[in-house]
Amino acid sequence: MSSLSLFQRIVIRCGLTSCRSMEKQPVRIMVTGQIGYALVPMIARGVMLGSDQPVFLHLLDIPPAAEVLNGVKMELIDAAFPLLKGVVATTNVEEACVGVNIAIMVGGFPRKEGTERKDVLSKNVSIYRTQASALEQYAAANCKVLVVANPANTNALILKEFSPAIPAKNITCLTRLDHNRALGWIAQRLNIHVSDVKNVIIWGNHSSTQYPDANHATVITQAGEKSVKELIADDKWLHDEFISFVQQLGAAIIKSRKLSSALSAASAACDHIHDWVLGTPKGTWTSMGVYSDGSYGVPPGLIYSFPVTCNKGEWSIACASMSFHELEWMRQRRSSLKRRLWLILALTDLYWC
Ligand SMILES: NC(=O)C1=CN([C@@H]2O[C@H](COP(=O)(O)OP(=O)(O)OC[C@H]3O[C@@H](n4cnc5c(N)ncnc54)[C@H](O)[C@@H]3O)[C@@H](O)[C@H]2O)C=CC1
Ligand SMILES: O=C([O-])CC(=O)C(=O)O
Repeated sequence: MSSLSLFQRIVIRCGLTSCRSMEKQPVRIMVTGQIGYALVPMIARGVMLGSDQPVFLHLLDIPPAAEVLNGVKMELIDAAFPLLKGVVATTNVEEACVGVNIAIMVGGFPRKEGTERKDVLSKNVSIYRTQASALEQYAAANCKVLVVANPANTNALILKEFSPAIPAKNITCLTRLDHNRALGWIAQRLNIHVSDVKNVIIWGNHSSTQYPDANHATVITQAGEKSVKELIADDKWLHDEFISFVQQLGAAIIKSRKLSSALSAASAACDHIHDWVLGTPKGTWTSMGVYSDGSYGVPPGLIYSFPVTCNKGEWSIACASMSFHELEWMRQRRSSLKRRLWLILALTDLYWC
């Protein structure tokens, strides 16, 4: 503090951190694809990293989309976002990855109405292998990666397998959208505000096999914290309709919009990175697709959605006691997951031989 000028000391004391010389260094964020062009304005407005964190955007798309990408860059300049310190818009994957601190991997093919997310596996897996090695070589050390493109867990697993120099802890996939959906629809059912509901869990894959779990969820009421189970008082709804409804929301949105959910996915991607970097609130967990260390009997190495808490930029799997329904679902899924892991790795090897 003693080397600072009197003016700088006054600025710190008064919390006036907007002074140019006191600004934080920009965080470099790569976004591949454009997710209906909903994500980049949220990042540039500070939704992801906070209103005092400058950002530098690296946008990557494929050559046929170069002109559109350039249009997005022009719009970002036109929007005059105070936090946005620069934009690189490129179709060159190496150039896009240089020095990035956070990579949000949305680029890829979406599924069509009436299909499952795994149906885009063959198209998207090859993209993730190429991008893995560019990230490994050119991104900043300790770059945090969020995979959004489907099938998100598998793409993240491929990225992890093909970028061994990136710590496995830094590669995650998005299940926050499912988590937010579960919070949102519980709030609708109870006719309360979504911010009063917490601690749902999404177990497993971002697919129709996921297990949205409200068994540990609670609501803040005027009479203190109450369990969602107790307030809804309808086990059939919780163990049946709620689960299949959340599992099928992605498909329902594609059916209505004829496009995949862009607004809610972009918002969930911001929430995922926000909580990972800045921490989850005390007493609250979120859901993230992270590599399994064997917790809850999930085969180690899989990218799997667990309840996690985050502190100082690190996630840890939270300890939630398992209900009968969860245990039964886990038992059934465990053997099929092991088979899938081996199948995916074998197919990837065959594909690249
Ligand atoms: N995990 C989640 O919660 C969600 C995942 N998704 C997934 O996100 C992906 C993107 O969805 P949309 O934006 O709706 O699709 P879209 O087809 O509208 O856009 C995809 C974009 O990715 C670009 N792209 C394709 N290959 C690329 C590559 N190799 N490098 C960089 N960019 C590339 C395309 O040119 C296009 O701009 C899909 O796989 C979709 O299923 C979408 C919503 C939620
Ligand atoms: O359903 C899809 O294909 C898009 C997506 O992942 C979602 O909205 O959850």
